[in-house]
Amino acid sequence: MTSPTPLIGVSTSMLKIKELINHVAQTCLNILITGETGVGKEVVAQTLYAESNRSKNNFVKINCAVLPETLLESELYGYEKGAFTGAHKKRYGKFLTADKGVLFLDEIGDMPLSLQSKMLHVLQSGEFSPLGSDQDFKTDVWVIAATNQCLEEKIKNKTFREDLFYRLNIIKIDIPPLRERPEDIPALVEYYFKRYLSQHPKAHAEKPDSQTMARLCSYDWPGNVRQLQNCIKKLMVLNSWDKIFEELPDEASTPETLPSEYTSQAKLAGSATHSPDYLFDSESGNLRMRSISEFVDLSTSSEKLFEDISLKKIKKRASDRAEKDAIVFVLEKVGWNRSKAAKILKVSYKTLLYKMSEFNVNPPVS
Ligand SMILES: Nc1ncnc2c1ncn2[C@@H]1O[C@H](COP(=O)(O)OP(=O)(O)OP(=O)(O)O)[C@@H](O)[C@H]1O
Repeated sequence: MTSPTPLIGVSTSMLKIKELINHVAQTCLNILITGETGVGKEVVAQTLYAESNRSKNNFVKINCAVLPETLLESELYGYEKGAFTGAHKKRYGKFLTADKGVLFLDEIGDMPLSLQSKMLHVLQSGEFSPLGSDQDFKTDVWVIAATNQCLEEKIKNKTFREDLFYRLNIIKIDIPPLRERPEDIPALVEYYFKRYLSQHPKAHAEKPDSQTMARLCSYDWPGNVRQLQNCIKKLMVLNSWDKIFEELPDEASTPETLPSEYTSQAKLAGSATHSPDYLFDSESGNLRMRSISEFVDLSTSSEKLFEDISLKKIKKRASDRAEKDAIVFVLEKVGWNRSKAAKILKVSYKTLLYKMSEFNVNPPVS
């Protein structure tokens, strides 16, 4: 069995979701997860299950959008032998296989009205009868439902029952689209880059540099995390970030909209990104996360990430980086004259030599 995908995310909204998961996982109150396609509704459902005391029992998923009405009903509740043409033997439904575990009702907004009243009855009483049976079965399932549709709108149009909505929606978890939490992008990229690289050890894919990351962070991601994940998968074959950007649909921006530090490379490569101002506002989480990601492995999920973050370590790495950059900058300005550089940097000649060797700074070979 493959291990479940960890819920990656360091944005404020994802941290709030993780906290909520922590609070509700033990309560088994019905949960409705909403959000656009690919935002991670199933990952959130799996995380709830993993953190609950039902994790030893089954996690059973059913997609209400893909099955025709009669099939969906028999999948949910099971049937007796002879219940309908083709029912050659008795079959248990998902409500029984998920007993004491979790039943994940994906795309609940697509459940036909005719099945909604039966669903409401089971949720209220915990009882149901399979098709063709007059026997009632008791079941104890934790129902987690998900949808990318606006159920309130469907209630107005009379295509979704209001009473069922309130039954399912005891706790609501709304996952924002990726474009509203670009701070999560570096962490997701790190995680999937490592994961796919380990599956394609011969790939020559390069980790994104800061310009590439800026472009990734400023793209809209209409397909959300799934689209980002697929890009990284593709990178393992194409081995070129430029090709990935070229293939991104809806190129929204021009390199001119990127901050000057990024424009030269973006101009060369041609940009597939747009960059709303807030992304590069020094107050923004995005910029902050990008700079933290230089010193901390953000691909580790939640608890592990917090264990790994140490101010002392970050301070040392950041100050080493800054010192090295300053030394190289000054040395280049003074034509690699070390006594002049030591004077400008206000350190002794010996200290400068020591630092140059520590940071492996060497004059260019002419
Ligand atoms: N926060 C996250 N951390 C790690 N992986 C994620 C995260 N969010 C989404 N993914 C990955 O993105 C892909 C899509 O996620 P998921 O299937 O959970 O989305 P969804 O919202 O249920 O989509 P849909 O509405 O289309 O069913 C999955 O492969 C999932 O592993």
